[in-house]
Amino acid sequence: MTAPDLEVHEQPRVESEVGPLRAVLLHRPGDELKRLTPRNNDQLLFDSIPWVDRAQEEHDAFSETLRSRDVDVLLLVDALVAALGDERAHAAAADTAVDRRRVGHELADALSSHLSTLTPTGLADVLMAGMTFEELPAAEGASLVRKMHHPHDFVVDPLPNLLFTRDSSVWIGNRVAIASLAMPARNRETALLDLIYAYHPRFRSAGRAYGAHSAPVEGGDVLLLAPGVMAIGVGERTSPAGAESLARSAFADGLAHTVLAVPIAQDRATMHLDTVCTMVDRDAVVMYPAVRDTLVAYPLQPDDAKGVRVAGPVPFLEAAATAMGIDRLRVIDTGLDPVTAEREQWDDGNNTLAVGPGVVVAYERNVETNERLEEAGIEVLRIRGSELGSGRGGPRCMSCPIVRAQL
Ligand SMILES: NC(=[NH2+])NCCC[C@H](N)C(=O)O
Repeated sequence: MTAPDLEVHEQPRVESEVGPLRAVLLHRPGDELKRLTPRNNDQLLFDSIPWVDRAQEEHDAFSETLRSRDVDVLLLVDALVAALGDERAHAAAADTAVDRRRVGHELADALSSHLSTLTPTGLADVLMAGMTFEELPAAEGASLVRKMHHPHDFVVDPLPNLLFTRDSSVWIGNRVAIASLAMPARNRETALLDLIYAYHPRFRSAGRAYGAHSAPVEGGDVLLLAPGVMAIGVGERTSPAGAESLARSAFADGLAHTVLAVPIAQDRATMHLDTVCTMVDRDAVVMYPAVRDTLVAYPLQPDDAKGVRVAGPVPFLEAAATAMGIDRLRVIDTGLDPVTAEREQWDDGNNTLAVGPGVVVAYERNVETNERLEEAGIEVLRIRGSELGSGRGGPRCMSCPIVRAQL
């Protein structure tokens, strides 16, 4: 099966934010969203309780918009089920779901043997949507742990933030970096991505970037400004150590010549760099006006002794233009009053996904930002996102580009 699969798909490669998008990994939200309650939504990083059917409709429309632009949409659930068809992946996946500290040894063994009997689809369901004590088959482990837990407590936590495929892995050139996610609620996502990239026939020959580093780096902070030039946001989710490790490994693999480490406020509203700035054209970004003049960068470059040279801080826009070899990085001036700008930034108005130079997918609700983008000559493909947005993520967060054509 391997050979035909490799033949029909373009080899993964992403060198920019705006090269024509050919293939993308998305996650259609499923039962994991049904686990959200007013008691756990904060911990699970959602701001409200989404209406699941509507979120799925919105997501289907998002996929359709991309397909209508000739983008090959790979759904995470299909990729995961395919990977779990390999028995080594199945065993490893079951292992990642069992938290011995939480359930103790007796129940852990019982849970492991239960998971080992599941079909790839059944196991994928548990890995994504989690499992409660009530759902654990009655015969499995009659332990104190089972008796004392509430039936609705989780034996395996759900992963509602799988929706945001941007964060858990990122393609840099022809290599994939598995992120190291900062928030406990998202930790286990990387294990699933790791298995997909190791066992899915489409990715088997893909090299890894970042390797086994563990300092926090999330894909929402990584912007491929131009071939060889990366910006990495450093704030709530990516640490200085994470940015430095990723830069070192990108230099070692020849994937970048300059990395800009960009400090961002450690707030929920600006959890990733892509919440305040995304690229909409070869030389243009849409940016939250409040940070436009204050954003700085520490430019990193490899030095001769295999180390990293650190410069700056310098204004971000200047550093970016210099590294990209252009006169100026255009900022599409949303020119909004501060209150509208703040509202639309919160609703991911700056979080656009480019399907090609000058063509972006954006939430329709950010009426004013979208108008300004159009006035600046950008084509805006609007999607609904009232439910999808309840997890605080827009089109860029919900997509992990796998193939972009060269600019
Ligand atoms: N690239 C992004 N901006 N992702 C948004 C992720 C949102 C998600 N609820 C989280 O808090 O992790």
